[in-house]
Amino acid sequence: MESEEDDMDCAPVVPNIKRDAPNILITGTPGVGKSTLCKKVAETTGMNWLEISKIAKENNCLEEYDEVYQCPVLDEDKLMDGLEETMCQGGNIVDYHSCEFFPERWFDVVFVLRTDNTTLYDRLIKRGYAGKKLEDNVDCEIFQVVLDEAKNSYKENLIHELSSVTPENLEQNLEKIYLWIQHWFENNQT
Ligand SMILES: Nc1ncnc2c1ncn2[C@@H]1O[C@H](COP(=O)(O)OP(=O)(O)O)[C@@H](O)[C@H]1O
Repeated sequence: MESEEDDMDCAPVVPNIKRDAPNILITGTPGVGKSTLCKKVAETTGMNWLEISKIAKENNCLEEYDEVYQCPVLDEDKLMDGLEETMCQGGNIVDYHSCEFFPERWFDVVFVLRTDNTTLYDRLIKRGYAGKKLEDNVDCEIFQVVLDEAKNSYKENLIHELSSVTPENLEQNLEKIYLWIQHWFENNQT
């Protein structure tokens, strides 16, 4: 739940000022196709692609290394503070495999990419995942952990689940996102 104080961070001094462009969150289990999709959206629209894992690494926002899950643990507060100004400006497409710690007010829409487990398994094997890391990520997708996380963190009407199995899906998803962006600008003209 957001605190009142948290709510004020991005709140304009003059009420009802809106962002000039929307902020989009693309989330889903590792390997579902977030980077592939974000890269294309950024190239086509000029939106600012924020790869959270990369940004965290470049800005020393990683704490210790989780040996069990074989991944670094994020210093979420430091990362959020560093991104606040950029997010307040709008026009960002945020790419991360988790979504519950971002401030809800940052996003105008949330797309959760989904695959079937065989597809995800093959993609993660190709990426070199093995053992518990492989198993846990496939389980994460089977049990729709990221989708549930999104549903618990954002208003239901902001969340769109997108199938990301085939190249045709990619094209369809891009179309949906472009249409959504177009509608946002039509509805938010100053
Ligand atoms: N819609 C799709 N159809 C087929 N392959 C895809 C699709 N989206 C992504 N891929 C492939 O799946 C792999 C993982 O995609 P990636 O974008 O790196 O996932 P993520 O960023 O979610 O970890 C890559 O090899 C990519 O080419």
